[in-house]
Amino acid sequence: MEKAVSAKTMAAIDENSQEQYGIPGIVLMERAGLLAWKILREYINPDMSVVFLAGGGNNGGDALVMAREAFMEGFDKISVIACGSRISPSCATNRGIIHSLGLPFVDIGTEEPGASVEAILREADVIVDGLSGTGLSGPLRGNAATLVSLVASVRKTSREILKETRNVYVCSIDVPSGVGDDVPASAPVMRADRTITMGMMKYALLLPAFREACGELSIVNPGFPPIVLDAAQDVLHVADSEDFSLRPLDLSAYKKNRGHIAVFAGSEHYSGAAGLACMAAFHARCGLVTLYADKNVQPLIARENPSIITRTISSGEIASIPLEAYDAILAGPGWGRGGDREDILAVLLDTASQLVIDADGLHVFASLVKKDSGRAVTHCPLVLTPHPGELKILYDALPSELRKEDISDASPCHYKDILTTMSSYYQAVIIAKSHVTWIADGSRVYVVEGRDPSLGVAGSGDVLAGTCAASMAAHATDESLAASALDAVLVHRNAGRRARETYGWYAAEDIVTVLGNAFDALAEARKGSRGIRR
Ligand SMILES: NC(=O)C1=CN([C@@H]2O[C@H](COP(=O)(O)OP(=O)(O)OC[C@H]3O[C@@H](n4cnc5c(N)ncnc54)[C@H](O)[C@@H]3O)[C@@H](O)[C@H]2O)[C@@H](O)CC1
Ligand SMILES: Nc1ncnc2c1ncn2[C@@H]1O[C@H](COP(=O)(O)OP(=O)(O)O)[C@@H](O)[C@H]1O
Ligand SMILES: [K+]
Repeated sequence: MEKAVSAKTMAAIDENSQEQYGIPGIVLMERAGLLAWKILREYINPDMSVVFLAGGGNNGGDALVMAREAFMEGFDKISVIACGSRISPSCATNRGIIHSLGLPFVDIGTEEPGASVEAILREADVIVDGLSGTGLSGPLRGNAATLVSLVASVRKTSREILKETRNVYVCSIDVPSGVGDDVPASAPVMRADRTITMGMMKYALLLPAFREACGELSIVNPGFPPIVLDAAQDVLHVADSEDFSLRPLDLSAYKKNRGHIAVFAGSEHYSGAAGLACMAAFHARCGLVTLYADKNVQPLIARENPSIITRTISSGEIASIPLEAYDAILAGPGWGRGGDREDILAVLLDTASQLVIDADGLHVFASLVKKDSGRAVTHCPLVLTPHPGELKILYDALPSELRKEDISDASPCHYKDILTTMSSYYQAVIIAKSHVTWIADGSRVYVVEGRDPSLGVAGSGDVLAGTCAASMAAHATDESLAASALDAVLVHRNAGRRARETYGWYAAEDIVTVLGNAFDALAEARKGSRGIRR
């Protein structure tokens, strides 16, 4: 699994490479600039006008190396706009070279950019963003912040007012300037079409709120020894299809050993959510699904979904259900929050069965936790699947001493800490759903890039919830819950991609139709990766 690191860890990698392995900073910078230029060069031509924005730190130094490369390659419409007062030694060396080569160079120092700088930006076809990198502290301030908003206005002018007649391509070096580990999610940042990051992926680039500012992401290694990169601690694990862990089933498998899940879902106006979750479970290879629903809902769901075993349920009857017989239980999709829900969920939380709580179930869970904080640390193997709004509700239910900042505006490091804290406090795996989904299991945090708006459709979360329960039922009990959660998120993500290819835009039931193929493709590839040939 690929790893993502904090800026602090990256700085330690940098220091280690220089101190222990004797690789001078200026050598790393030269390679960083050259490799970034090589990538950018694939997208641009020498007849384009390229503006290099270079702050006073090493991020600016990287941009200056790129400007020099552009010059050497015969780009003749190059401008460098430099800013900052504290200039790092390697950046100063590169500024000196740019001067002696006679490249157009405007140094605004700490002054605000004037009309001439704005005019240069307006003429740009390509903007290389080297204002700030991993050395940023707090939200971007001063003239660097003004330059970021000027670039935003140039992009707006060229894209929206001139109707795409002139496009500006923004390429950020290492991170879009303004993006940083301790920067709140709402801070203004450079919006890039491409970000070329150095050495390793950074946490900050994967924060849902910052991810789209990065555009396409590439990683280059400016020369950090692999042994130093491999030793990085305190990482995020960036998971992809190859990290799916379920294998193809034994050919003798039968409904009774393909997992039996119980689903508590559906209410008068949301019976569809129950159907989606149950059907998703079948398409995620589950053998048997029993739905417990209210009396007025059960016949409706039974009629529309003949494969599901349906039972009616009320809080008085819950004690008589053999809950431990199920391989996993799902509670919450379209369930409603009133009536007997708290009583039922309280019983489910007290069983030894694996439990996934989604949607309305999360509101009910938060309410139970608020009433009885001990409840949060005494239950079964648990997965919680909040979307951003539900995540806030779970966060608000934490004891006040564990709540520090507003979770909706959390900085990357804080987001990671919050998820880890919540996961430890609730003793649950948390799947924080979004276009970039973070999964926390108390000690590790995994990230899955989804980034496909077609999957953000009504009922998509219900499909994930059913898939997750099926995945929990399929995993051996000694395997980690995080592996079940990860598998579910990957199947759901890949099913969304298939549905997009098949249908273009689609409804949640269409995800279900391709879920089985997505599942098989992942499981088959997993078989291949273990070197088994048939
Ligand atoms: N050996 C190295 O040093 C290498 C560094 N690399 C580059 O160097 C970068 C890190 O360089 P630095 O540590 O010098 O720092 P940066 O260049 O990322 O940023 C520091 C600069 O930003 C200013 N700054 C900090 N916080 C600010 C704020 N809130 N508002 C406005 N300005 C602010 C500082 O005064 C300084 O000029 C990486 O992102 C990467 O691009 C790469 O070249 C790889 C090798
Ligand atoms: N832009 C996007 N790219 C990829 N996945 C997305 C995007 N937007 C939402 N999703 C995914 O879609 C699902 C939506 O879940 P949720 O909001 O609970 O939907 P619902 O409540 O309608 O069932 C989540 O799994 C989320 O990760
Ligand atoms: K940058």
